[in-house]
Amino acid sequence: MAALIEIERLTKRFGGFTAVDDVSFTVDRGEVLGFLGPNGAGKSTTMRMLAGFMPPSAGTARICGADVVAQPVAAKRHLGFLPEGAPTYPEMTVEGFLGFTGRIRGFRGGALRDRVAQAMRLTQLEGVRLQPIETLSKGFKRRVGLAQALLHDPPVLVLDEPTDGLDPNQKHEVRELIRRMAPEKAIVISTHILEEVAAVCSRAIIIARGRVVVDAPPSVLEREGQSLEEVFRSLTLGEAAPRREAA
Ligand SMILES: Nc1ncnc2c1ncn2[C@@H]1O[C@H](COP(=O)(O)OP(=O)(O)OP(=O)(O)O)[C@@H](O)[C@H]1O
Repeated sequence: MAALIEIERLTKRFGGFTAVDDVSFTVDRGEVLGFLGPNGAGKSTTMRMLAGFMPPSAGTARICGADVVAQPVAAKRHLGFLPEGAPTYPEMTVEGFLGFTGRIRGFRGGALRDRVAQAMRLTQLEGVRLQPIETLSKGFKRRVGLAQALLHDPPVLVLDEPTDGLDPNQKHEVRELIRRMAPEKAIVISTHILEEVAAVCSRAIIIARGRVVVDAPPSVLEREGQSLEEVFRSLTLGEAAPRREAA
């Protein structure tokens, strides 16, 4: 069976600048792919193209077999996307916004109420359900974004820095949630936190200047005698980082 996420030769140019350059990878059910790279490497641009929010200049992305450009509705049905930043509609309450999202996803009546309640429970938002989103702290806003991505229980999750702005307890909760969901889904997360990759990801891709420079399980990278941080630095700074002494 085809992988749930298939990216082939994806490229994005902004004028004469190539932000994402010929990127290809697949993600199977059960995999959590950590998408790493320095600021400006092209992670968010790749994720936006994968989520159908930005048209590629070349190449294709498919979610559960549906091309995100040619079959956008079919692709989005199978996708939960957490973009960078906070959810829109800041004047809506948490519950109102999730209800709105659920109706767009086609849920009504009891099914809609159950979905909203379940999404709030998973992201621990019940205590602020009647609060307007604009009055929430950064971490709570982030969790509202995560709740809307999970609401329809999609097989594919694309999460752009899901733990950004969360306190250590919430970071832990969100990582646990990702781990629990992992067997049933294909998940891509971008992060700047290298320990997060070791903690939740079965595979890591490092991207630098728009190109994939590593695609391997974090354990394999570390087994070669280098910490993930050393691998990251040596590949993205363009010079060798000092090797760790073998144990
Ligand atoms: N709409 C746009 N127009 C022009 N350039 C853009 C646009 N969006 C992104 N870029 C550029 O593309 C490059 C990749 O940006 P992107 O946001 O994908 O990086 P990133 O890896 O997600 O970075 P960060 O870790 O800082 O979030 C950057 O140089 C950025 O300035």
